[in-house]
Amino acid sequence: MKLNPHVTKLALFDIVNTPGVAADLSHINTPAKVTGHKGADQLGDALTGADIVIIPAGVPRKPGMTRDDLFNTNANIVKTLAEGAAKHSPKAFVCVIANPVNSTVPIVAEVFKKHNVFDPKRLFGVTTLDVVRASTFVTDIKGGDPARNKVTVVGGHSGVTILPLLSQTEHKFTQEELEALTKRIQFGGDEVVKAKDGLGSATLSMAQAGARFANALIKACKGDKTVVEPTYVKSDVVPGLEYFASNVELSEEGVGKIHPLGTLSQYEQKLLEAAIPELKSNIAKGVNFVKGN
Ligand SMILES: NC(=O)C1=CN([C@@H]2O[C@H](COP(=O)(O)OP(=O)(O)OC[C@H]3O[C@@H](n4cnc5c(N)ncnc54)[C@H](O)[C@@H]3O)[C@@H](O)[C@H]2O)C=CC1
Ligand SMILES: O=C([O-])CC(=O)C(=O)O
Repeated sequence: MKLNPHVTKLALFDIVNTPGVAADLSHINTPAKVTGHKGADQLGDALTGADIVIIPAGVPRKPGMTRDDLFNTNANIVKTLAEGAAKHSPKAFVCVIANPVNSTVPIVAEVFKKHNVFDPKRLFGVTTLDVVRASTFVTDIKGGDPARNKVTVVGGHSGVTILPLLSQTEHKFTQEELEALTKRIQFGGDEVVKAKDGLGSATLSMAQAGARFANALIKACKGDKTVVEPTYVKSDVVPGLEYFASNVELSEEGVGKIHPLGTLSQYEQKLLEAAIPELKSNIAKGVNFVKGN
Protein backbone atom coordinates (compact mmCIF):
# COMPACT_ATOMS: atom_id res chain seq x y z
CA MET A 1 0.00 0.00 0.00
CA LYS A 2 1.87 3.06 -1.23
CA LEU A 3 1.11 6.73 -1.00
CA ASN A 4 0.98 8.69 -4.25
CA PRO A 5 4.50 9.66 -5.23
CA HIS A 6 3.20 13.22 -5.13
CA VAL A 7 1.18 14.09 -2.10
CA THR A 8 -1.91 15.73 -3.47
CA LYS A 9 -3.93 16.62 -0.46
CA LEU A 10 -3.12 17.58 3.06
CA ALA A 11 -5.82 18.01 5.68
CA LEU A 12 -4.91 20.27 8.54
CA PHE A 13 -6.93 20.84 11.69
CA ASP A 14 -7.63 23.59 12.53
CA ILE A 15 -6.02 25.40 9.59
CA VAL A 16 -8.15 28.48 10.03
CA ASN A 17 -6.66 29.22 13.41
CA THR A 18 -3.25 27.68 13.01
CA PRO A 19 -1.82 30.11 10.48
CA GLY A 20 1.79 29.27 11.37
CA VAL A 21 1.52 25.68 10.15
CA ALA A 22 -0.30 26.77 7.00
CA ALA A 23 2.32 29.40 6.22
CA ASP A 24 5.22 27.00 6.76
CA LEU A 25 3.55 24.28 4.71
CA SER A 26 2.98 26.67 1.83
CA HIS A 27 6.73 26.36 1.13
CA ILE A 28 6.47 22.63 0.60
CA ASN A 29 7.64 21.64 -2.82
CA THR A 30 4.47 19.76 -3.71
CA PRO A 31 1.26 20.60 -5.52
CA ALA A 32 -0.59 19.54 -2.36
CA LYS A 33 -3.92 21.14 -1.74
CA VAL A 34 -4.17 22.12 1.91
CA THR A 35 -7.63 21.86 3.40
CA GLY A 36 -9.15 22.54 6.77
CA HIS A 37 -12.62 22.57 8.17
CA LYS A 38 -14.77 24.99 10.09
CA GLY A 39 -17.19 22.50 11.59
CA ALA A 40 -18.18 18.86 11.74
CA ASP A 41 -20.31 19.26 8.60
CA GLN A 42 -17.20 20.02 6.55
CA LEU A 43 -15.10 17.25 8.03
CA GLY A 44 -15.80 14.72 5.27
CA ASP A 45 -15.00 17.24 2.52
CA ALA A 46 -11.73 18.22 4.14
CA LEU A 47 -10.63 14.63 4.70
CA THR A 48 -11.76 12.79 1.59
CA GLY A 49 -8.71 11.73 -0.38
CA ALA A 50 -6.23 13.34 2.03
CA ASP A 51 -2.74 11.82 1.94
CA ILE A 52 -1.59 13.46 5.16
CA VAL A 53 -3.80 14.53 8.05
CA ILE A 54 -2.21 16.81 10.64
CA ILE A 55 -4.05 17.32 13.92
CA PRO A 56 -3.03 20.39 15.95
CA ALA A 57 -6.64 20.94 17.07
CA GLY A 58 -7.15 21.07 20.81
CA VAL A 59 -6.84 23.33 23.81
CA PRO A 60 -3.40 24.42 25.03
CA ARG A 61 -2.18 24.48 28.65
CA LYS A 62 -2.47 27.29 31.13
CA PRO A 63 0.18 27.86 33.83
CA GLY A 64 0.19 25.11 36.45
CA MET A 65 -1.33 22.49 34.16
CA THR A 66 0.37 19.33 32.94
CA ARG A 67 -0.23 18.09 29.41
CA ASP A 68 -2.25 15.26 30.91
CA ASP A 69 -4.65 17.87 32.35
CA LEU A 70 -5.69 18.55 28.72
CA PHE A 71 -6.85 14.96 28.28
CA ASN A 72 -10.52 15.48 29.17
CA THR A 73 -11.03 18.10 26.47
CA ASN A 74 -8.59 17.04 23.79
CA ALA A 75 -9.31 13.30 23.88
CA ASN A 76 -12.78 13.95 22.47
CA ILE A 77 -11.56 16.40 19.83
CA VAL A 78 -8.88 14.00 18.62
CA LYS A 79 -11.27 11.04 18.71
CA THR A 80 -13.78 12.92 16.53
CA LEU A 81 -11.14 13.89 13.98
CA ALA A 82 -9.73 10.34 14.02
CA GLU A 83 -13.21 8.97 13.31
CA GLY A 84 -13.46 11.34 10.35
CA ALA A 85 -10.05 10.25 9.08
CA ALA A 86 -10.84 6.54 9.56
CA LYS A 87 -14.01 6.97 7.48
CA HIS A 88 -12.87 9.44 4.81
CA SER A 89 -9.09 9.01 4.47
CA PRO A 90 -8.20 5.65 6.04
CA LYS A 91 -4.91 5.40 4.16
CA ALA A 92 -3.65 8.86 5.08
CA PHE A 93 -0.60 9.41 7.22
CA VAL A 94 -1.94 10.87 10.47
CA CYS A 95 0.35 13.24 12.39
CA VAL A 96 -0.87 14.10 15.89
CA ILE A 97 0.27 17.35 17.50
CA ALA A 98 -2.59 17.86 19.99
CA ASN A 99 -1.64 17.11 23.58
CA PRO A 100 -1.24 14.94 25.52
CA VAL A 101 0.55 13.30 22.57
CA ASN A 102 1.47 10.28 24.76
CA SER A 103 -2.29 9.52 24.93
CA THR A 104 -3.74 11.11 21.78
CA VAL A 105 -1.68 8.87 19.48
CA PRO A 106 -3.10 5.69 21.12
CA ILE A 107 -6.57 7.27 20.80
CA VAL A 108 -6.16 7.59 17.02
CA ALA A 109 -4.82 4.02 16.83
CA GLU A 110 -7.79 2.60 18.74
CA VAL A 111 -10.30 4.51 16.60
CA PHE A 112 -8.63 3.19 13.43
CA LYS A 113 -8.65 -0.34 14.91
CA LYS A 114 -12.39 -0.03 15.57
CA HIS A 115 -12.85 0.78 11.88
CA ASN A 116 -10.47 -2.04 10.85
CA VAL A 117 -8.17 0.39 9.05
CA PHE A 118 -5.25 0.70 11.48
CA ASP A 119 -1.80 0.60 9.90
CA PRO A 120 0.84 1.36 12.58
CA LYS A 121 3.24 2.57 9.88
CA ARG A 122 0.93 5.49 9.13
CA LEU A 123 0.49 7.04 12.56
CA PHE A 124 2.91 9.56 14.07
CA GLY A 125 3.07 11.67 17.22
CA VAL A 126 4.90 14.92 16.49
CA THR A 127 7.81 15.25 18.95
CA THR A 128 10.02 17.37 16.69
CA LEU A 129 9.88 20.32 19.06
CA ASP A 130 11.77 18.33 21.72
CA VAL A 131 14.80 17.90 19.45
CA VAL A 132 14.58 21.52 18.30
CA ARG A 133 14.68 22.64 21.95
CA ALA A 134 17.45 20.18 22.84
CA SER A 135 19.68 21.45 20.01
CA THR A 136 18.98 25.06 20.97
CA PHE A 137 19.75 24.57 24.67
CA VAL A 138 22.94 22.59 23.98
CA THR A 139 24.05 25.36 21.63
CA ASP A 140 23.40 27.93 24.37
CA ILE A 141 26.03 26.18 26.49
CA LYS A 142 28.47 24.76 23.97
CA GLY A 143 28.13 27.21 21.08
CA GLY A 144 28.08 26.32 17.38
CA ASP A 145 25.16 25.96 15.04
CA PRO A 146 21.93 24.52 16.48
CA ALA A 147 21.23 22.81 13.13
CA ARG A 148 24.49 20.85 13.55
CA ASN A 149 24.17 20.27 17.30
CA LYS A 150 21.93 17.24 16.86
CA VAL A 151 20.51 15.64 19.99
CA THR A 152 18.58 12.39 19.98
CA VAL A 153 15.47 12.72 22.16
CA VAL A 154 13.40 9.60 22.83
CA GLY A 155 10.46 8.53 25.02
CA GLY A 156 7.29 10.56 25.02
CA HIS A 157 6.24 14.20 24.82
CA SER A 158 5.72 15.34 28.40
CA GLY A 159 7.95 16.10 31.39
CA VAL A 160 9.89 13.10 32.63
CA THR A 161 8.89 11.01 29.61
CA ILE A 162 11.10 13.26 27.41
CA LEU A 163 14.55 11.64 27.39
CA PRO A 164 17.41 13.59 25.80
CA LEU A 165 20.36 11.28 25.10
CA LEU A 166 23.07 13.86 25.69
CA SER A 167 25.75 11.18 26.11
CA GLN A 168 25.32 10.45 22.39
CA THR A 169 26.26 13.98 21.32
CA GLU A 170 29.81 15.01 20.51
CA HIS A 171 29.97 17.15 23.66
CA LYS A 172 31.14 16.40 27.19
CA PHE A 173 28.95 17.72 30.00
CA THR A 174 29.51 17.96 33.74
CA GLN A 175 26.88 16.18 35.84
CA GLU A 176 25.56 19.61 36.84
CA GLU A 177 25.21 20.65 33.18
CA LEU A 178 23.57 17.33 32.33
CA GLU A 179 20.95 17.68 35.03
CA ALA A 180 20.17 21.31 34.20
CA LEU A 181 19.97 20.65 30.45
CA THR A 182 17.84 17.54 30.87
CA LYS A 183 15.38 19.41 33.08
CA ARG A 184 15.21 22.34 30.66
CA ILE A 185 14.55 20.04 27.69
CA GLN A 186 11.94 18.04 29.63
CA PHE A 187 10.14 21.15 30.87
CA GLY A 188 10.82 23.60 28.00
CA GLY A 189 7.11 23.61 27.17
CA ASP A 190 6.32 24.70 30.74
CA GLU A 191 8.66 27.69 30.39
CA VAL A 192 6.64 28.88 27.39
CA VAL A 193 3.30 28.26 29.11
CA LYS A 194 4.50 30.30 32.09
CA ALA A 195 5.84 33.13 29.91
CA LYS A 196 2.57 33.33 27.95
CA ASP A 197 0.80 33.67 31.28
CA GLY A 198 -2.57 32.18 30.40
CA LEU A 199 -2.45 32.90 26.66
CA GLY A 200 -1.54 29.34 25.66
CA SER A 201 1.61 27.41 24.86
CA ALA A 202 4.25 27.19 22.14
CA THR A 203 1.98 27.83 19.16
CA LEU A 204 4.46 29.14 16.59
CA SER A 205 7.34 26.79 17.38
CA MET A 206 4.79 23.95 17.30
CA ALA A 207 3.76 25.17 13.84
CA GLN A 208 7.37 25.19 12.68
CA ALA A 209 7.97 21.73 14.18
CA GLY A 210 4.77 20.35 12.62
CA ALA A 211 5.74 21.75 9.23
CA ARG A 212 9.25 20.30 9.54
CA PHE A 213 7.80 16.87 10.26
CA ALA A 214 5.26 17.06 7.43
CA ASN A 215 7.99 18.18 5.02
CA ALA A 216 10.14 15.22 6.06
CA LEU A 217 7.25 12.84 5.45
CA ILE A 218 6.60 14.34 2.02
CA LYS A 219 10.29 14.05 1.11
CA ALA A 220 10.20 10.37 2.09
CA CYS A 221 7.00 9.87 0.05
CA LYS A 222 8.77 11.28 -2.97
CA GLY A 223 11.38 8.56 -2.66
CA ASP A 224 14.14 10.17 -0.58
CA LYS A 225 15.63 7.25 1.37
CA THR A 226 17.69 9.38 3.75
CA VAL A 227 14.93 10.88 5.89
CA VAL A 228 15.27 10.17 9.63
CA GLU A 229 13.08 12.06 12.10
CA PRO A 230 12.21 11.56 15.75
CA THR A 231 8.56 10.64 16.20
CA TYR A 232 6.27 8.86 18.66
CA VAL A 233 5.09 5.67 16.97
CA LYS A 234 3.98 2.11 17.65
CA SER A 235 7.26 0.57 18.63
CA ASP A 236 8.94 -2.35 20.36
CA VAL A 237 12.12 -0.47 21.24
CA VAL A 238 11.29 -0.63 24.96
CA PRO A 239 9.59 -3.86 26.05
CA GLY A 240 6.19 -3.22 27.62
CA LEU A 241 5.68 0.20 25.98
CA GLU A 242 3.44 0.03 22.93
CA TYR A 243 4.32 3.55 21.77
CA PHE A 244 7.68 5.26 22.04
CA ALA A 245 9.44 8.16 20.35
CA SER A 246 12.80 7.55 18.75
CA ASN A 247 14.58 8.23 15.49
CA VAL A 248 12.60 6.66 12.67
CA GLU A 249 13.53 6.20 9.03
CA LEU A 250 10.60 7.47 6.97
CA SER A 251 9.63 5.80 3.73
CA GLU A 252 6.83 5.77 1.19
CA GLU A 253 5.02 3.40 3.52
CA GLY A 254 5.51 5.71 6.51
CA VAL A 255 7.43 4.23 9.42
CA GLY A 256 10.52 2.43 8.15
CA LYS A 257 13.31 1.22 10.37
CA ILE A 258 12.96 2.34 13.98
CA HIS A 259 16.40 3.06 15.35
CA PRO A 260 17.39 1.35 18.60
CA LEU A 261 18.26 3.50 21.60
CA GLY A 262 21.99 2.86 21.41
CA THR A 263 24.16 2.93 24.51
CA LEU A 264 22.67 4.84 27.43
CA SER A 265 24.71 6.34 30.25
CA GLN A 266 23.80 5.30 33.79
CA TYR A 267 22.08 8.64 34.23
CA GLU A 268 19.98 8.14 31.08
CA GLN A 269 19.14 4.58 32.13
CA LYS A 270 17.68 6.04 35.35
CA LEU A 271 15.73 8.64 33.36
CA LEU A 272 14.30 5.84 31.22
CA GLU A 273 13.27 3.85 34.29
CA ALA A 274 11.50 6.95 35.66
CA ALA A 275 9.70 7.53 32.34
CA ILE A 276 8.36 4.03 31.82
CA PRO A 277 5.52 3.98 34.40
CA GLU A 278 4.24 7.41 33.34
CA LEU A 279 4.34 6.57 29.67
CA LYS A 280 2.63 3.24 30.31
CA SER A 281 -0.17 4.96 32.20
CA ASN A 282 -0.56 7.71 29.53
CA ILE A 283 -0.85 5.04 26.82
CA ALA A 284 -3.37 2.98 28.78
CA LYS A 285 -5.46 6.12 29.38
CA GLY A 286 -5.74 6.77 25.63
CA VAL A 287 -6.50 3.14 24.81
CA ASN A 288 -9.13 2.81 27.53
CA PHE A 289 -10.78 6.08 26.51
CA VAL A 290 -11.69 4.62 23.12
CA LYS A 291 -12.37 1.09 24.32
CA GLY A 292 -14.70 2.40 27.03
CA ASN A 293 -16.69 4.73 24.74
N1 LIG B 1 3.22 18.19 19.95
C1 LIG B 1 3.77 19.36 20.21
O1 LIG B 1 4.98 19.53 20.10
C2 LIG B 1 2.96 20.51 20.65
C3 LIG B 1 1.62 20.37 20.87
N2 LIG B 1 0.86 21.45 21.23
C4 LIG B 1 -0.57 21.20 21.41
O2 LIG B 1 -1.25 21.61 20.24
C5 LIG B 1 -2.60 21.95 20.56
C6 LIG B 1 -2.98 23.28 19.97
O3 LIG B 1 -2.19 24.29 20.52
P1 LIG B 1 -2.34 25.81 19.96
O4 LIG B 1 -2.44 25.79 18.48
O5 LIG B 1 -1.27 26.58 20.59
O6 LIG B 1 -3.74 26.18 20.59
P2 LIG B 1 -4.77 27.29 20.06
O7 LIG B 1 -5.78 27.50 21.13
O8 LIG B 1 -4.01 28.47 19.55
O9 LIG B 1 -5.43 26.59 18.83
C7 LIG B 1 -6.20 25.43 18.99
C8 LIG B 1 -7.12 25.35 17.82
O10 LIG B 1 -7.85 24.14 17.90
C9 LIG B 1 -9.10 24.41 17.32
N3 LIG B 1 -10.08 23.44 17.73
C10 LIG B 1 -10.61 23.25 18.95
N4 LIG B 1 -11.53 22.26 18.90
C11 LIG B 1 -11.56 21.82 17.62
C12 LIG B 1 -12.29 20.81 16.95
N5 LIG B 1 -13.19 20.09 17.60
N6 LIG B 1 -12.05 20.62 15.63
C13 LIG B 1 -11.15 21.36 14.98
N7 LIG B 1 -10.44 22.34 15.57
C14 LIG B 1 -10.64 22.56 16.87
C15 LIG B 1 -9.47 25.79 17.83
O11 LIG B 1 -10.37 26.39 16.93
C16 LIG B 1 -8.13 26.49 17.82
O12 LIG B 1 -7.96 27.20 16.63
C17 LIG B 1 -2.68 21.93 22.08
O13 LIG B 1 -3.24 20.72 22.51
C18 LIG B 1 -1.23 21.99 22.50
O14 LIG B 1 -1.01 21.44 23.77
C19 LIG B 1 1.37 22.69 21.35
C20 LIG B 1 2.72 22.88 21.16
C21 LIG B 1 3.62 21.81 20.83
O1 LIG C 1 3.98 22.49 26.60
C1 LIG C 1 2.89 22.44 26.01
O2 LIG C 1 1.80 22.35 26.58
C2 LIG C 1 2.90 22.45 24.53
C3 LIG C 1 3.92 21.50 24.05
O3 LIG C 1 3.68 20.32 23.90
C4 LIG C 1 5.29 21.98 23.91
O4 LIG C 1 5.54 23.19 23.90
O5 LIG C 1 6.18 21.14 23.80
